Amino acid sequence: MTILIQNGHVVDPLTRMDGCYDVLIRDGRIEKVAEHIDEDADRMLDAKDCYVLPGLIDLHVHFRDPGLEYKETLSTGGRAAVKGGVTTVCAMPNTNPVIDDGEKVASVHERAKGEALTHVIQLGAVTKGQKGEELADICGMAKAGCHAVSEDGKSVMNTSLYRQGMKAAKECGISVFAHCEDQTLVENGVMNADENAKRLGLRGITNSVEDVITARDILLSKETGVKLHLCHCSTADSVKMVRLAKEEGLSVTAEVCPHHFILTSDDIKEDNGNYKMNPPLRSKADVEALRQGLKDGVMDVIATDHAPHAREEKDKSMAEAAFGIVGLETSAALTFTSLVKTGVLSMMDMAEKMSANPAKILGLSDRGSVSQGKAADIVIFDPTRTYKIDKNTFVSKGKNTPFDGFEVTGEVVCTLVDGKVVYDTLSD
Ligand SMILES: NC(=O)N[C@@H](CC(=O)O)C(=O)O
Ligand SMILES: [Zn+2]
Ligand SMILES: [Zn+2]
Repeated sequence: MTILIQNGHVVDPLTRMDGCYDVLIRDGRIEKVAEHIDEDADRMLDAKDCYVLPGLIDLHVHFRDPGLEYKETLSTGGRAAVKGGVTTVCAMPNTNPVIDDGEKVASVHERAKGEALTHVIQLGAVTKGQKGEELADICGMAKAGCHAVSEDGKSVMNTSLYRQGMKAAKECGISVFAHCEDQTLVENGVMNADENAKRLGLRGITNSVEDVITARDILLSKETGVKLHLCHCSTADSVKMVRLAKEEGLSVTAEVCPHHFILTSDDIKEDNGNYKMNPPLRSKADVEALRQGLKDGVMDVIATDHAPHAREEKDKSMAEAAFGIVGLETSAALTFTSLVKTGVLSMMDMAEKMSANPAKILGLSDRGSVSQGKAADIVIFDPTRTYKIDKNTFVSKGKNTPFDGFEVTGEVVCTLVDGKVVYDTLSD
């Protein structure tokens, strides 16, 4: 089976190709990228006026499968992913049951092959049942193909136990993905602690809730040598700390989610559950620091923290609603609109932060690049179309987004996973 993608603007972080090229795919792999390829392929895709990028790799999603399938499944999450140009996801382990041993990791991987259109890498929890009491089977999960452990949804508050978990992860050659939130400082907060929270009569979450644990985790990574990836960074001080850690040469990487680099707490005009997520939307100064951190290269990755919930769980006051918003179907357009069109990032930077850097963090040497010999995970992105995000068009079960009605430019028009076209509006 051969596919020829013609006339697209290829942007490849590995070879630094940035111009009009054809891409020939044979049997799931990229055979050739060149200015003009004369080949009578089984299928031709005309990518004129579109970018051809390495398939996006989202280090942070919640597929809710097993156990919470009313929110999302491997199948619906997979469809949402490829509609957003995402060809690999890391699925967080806060399912029911919590993914905390090798067998459970293997079972999701096995099912995902048949049920999900995107590649799924299941992450394992740091502690059994995410209870924070005893370590999960970290090495067993590493053997089953889990590239990182994460207690996402919370932090392991017992610092000694967390240090043991980091040592185990380091020994088994995997990373730790950290959700930084000091449980003892949250005090039932539901949005950023500021004037707007007071106006709405809602309890606040201060920046230190995140920053205290970010500092702790960086120090523990320094001591144990484990590769640490900081999830959903939302504060100016987290950017400062990541910068310092990198200056010291520590193995620390960090991600930012579109909602955190676009919206501020002041965008919450009324008490609406779709603005509730963890960490919360922060101040203008925080948003500026995150954008600057992305521009400077201090912040490595853009990930969604796609967190689908059922309507009943979000259709209520922020005091009561579940934490989390969906993101897979909007992240490419939001990033392009807010960072690339405005000149904060180049298209090359976007491809790095949404594909090449995540591939590097996961150690996936055959993904994150549109170049010869790599897996044909590719996204074709049309940067010309302007439209309003409409949550009713989402294929995810979750419609919980604060971006409904938000005007964006840029749309994923075709996605290939291992050389198979899994999403396509180009040919319509
Ligand atoms: N981000 C969220 O607000 N919620 C996530 C958990 C998490 O990422 O911490 C969820 O699982 O719903
Ligand atoms: Zn989290
Ligand atoms: Zn999460």
